[in-house]
Amino acid sequence: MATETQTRTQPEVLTFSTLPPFPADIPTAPLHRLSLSKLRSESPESERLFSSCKDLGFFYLDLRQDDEGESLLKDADNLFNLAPKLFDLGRDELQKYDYKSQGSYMGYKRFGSAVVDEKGNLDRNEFYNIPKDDFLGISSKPFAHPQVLHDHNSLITSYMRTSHSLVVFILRHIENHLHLPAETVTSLHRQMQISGDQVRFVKSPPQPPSDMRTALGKHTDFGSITILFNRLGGLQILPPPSLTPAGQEPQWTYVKPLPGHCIVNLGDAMVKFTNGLLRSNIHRVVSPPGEQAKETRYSLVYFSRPEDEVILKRLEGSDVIPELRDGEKEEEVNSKEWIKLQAMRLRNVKEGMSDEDRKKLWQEAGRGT
Ligand SMILES: O=C(O)CCC(=O)C(=O)O
Ligand SMILES: [Fe+2]
Repeated sequence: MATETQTRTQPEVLTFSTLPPFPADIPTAPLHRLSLSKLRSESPESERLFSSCKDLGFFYLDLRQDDEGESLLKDADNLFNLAPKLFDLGRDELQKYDYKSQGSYMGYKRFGSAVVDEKGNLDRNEFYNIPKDDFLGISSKPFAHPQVLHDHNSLITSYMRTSHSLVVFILRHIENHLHLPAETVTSLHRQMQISGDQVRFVKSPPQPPSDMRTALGKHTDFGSITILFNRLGGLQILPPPSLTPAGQEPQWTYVKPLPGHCIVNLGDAMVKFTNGLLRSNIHRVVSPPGEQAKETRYSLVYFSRPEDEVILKRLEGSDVIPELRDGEKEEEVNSKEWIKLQAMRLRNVKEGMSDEDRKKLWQEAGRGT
């Protein structure tokens, strides 16, 4: 009896028990499984982290058996319960929190407002970006956000603080392997300094079986480190040629969500800091596989970015980071401008825009192959 009760009360984040299972018979992406508790003390685990950052730029992190990890799992579980309450406000109400016209990617992005492919098709997701700085109380001009988010202020801030702390922990491992002086990278990511860090809730409803499309177009993340919680499949990565069997073309491959784990991936800022040594891998979201396609898919993301004023260029002081080529000059773009440019590029879809113009948007954003 006792065990039965225990099983039933296991949080969803550890079981995914209410959802149809990820199909057993489809190929899945070769992400390493790392353990947060091992990373705290074991150097081979840290080596594996660094290899993952170079080879694929994606890895699983097992958060169980670690105080901070378990606190993050608990917060993530509660945030998955909050997500439907936020989106239940409805698209018209949420549209009031779309700050695109003010030049910001924070707040709401409505369903079908970004181009996802070379044909000019529109996305099949809506999302809400919650700025770290508004919730930690350091924005000089915070945006208005729905009351339901303010009602869960302590949950959201706890999740932001723990995610940020995990990001700094990962960055410390990376800077160590890069042979950089301590704090070289972490000092560019101080929690209480202004940055584009955000929590994102994404919602993708089930798609008509006869008309399945990409829900979120292929992209690399723009910032430093992304912490992602998935319960349903749908996320896919395009593995690099180095991890693709000889003679085959890289294929879009599902990342299977694992209970008790988050998915960690690196963004473009880490590529710029290391002159291409670390990898920000391309990914997208499609309909969840098999029976899972009938479910509404929510995902929860923490995006970390370098502080607003940081110039995104090769870091000095490492004998591991490759040198620039002879005569090569890097563009001097700061984190704030870079992230904004990347985030807004595909969102310039206007009411009644023609197919041709939407295709052009995709090409101009540099995502056409
Ligand atoms: O929903 C997901 O699994 C991934 C979302 C994502 O890649 C993003 O929002 O940048
Ligand atoms: Fe992403």
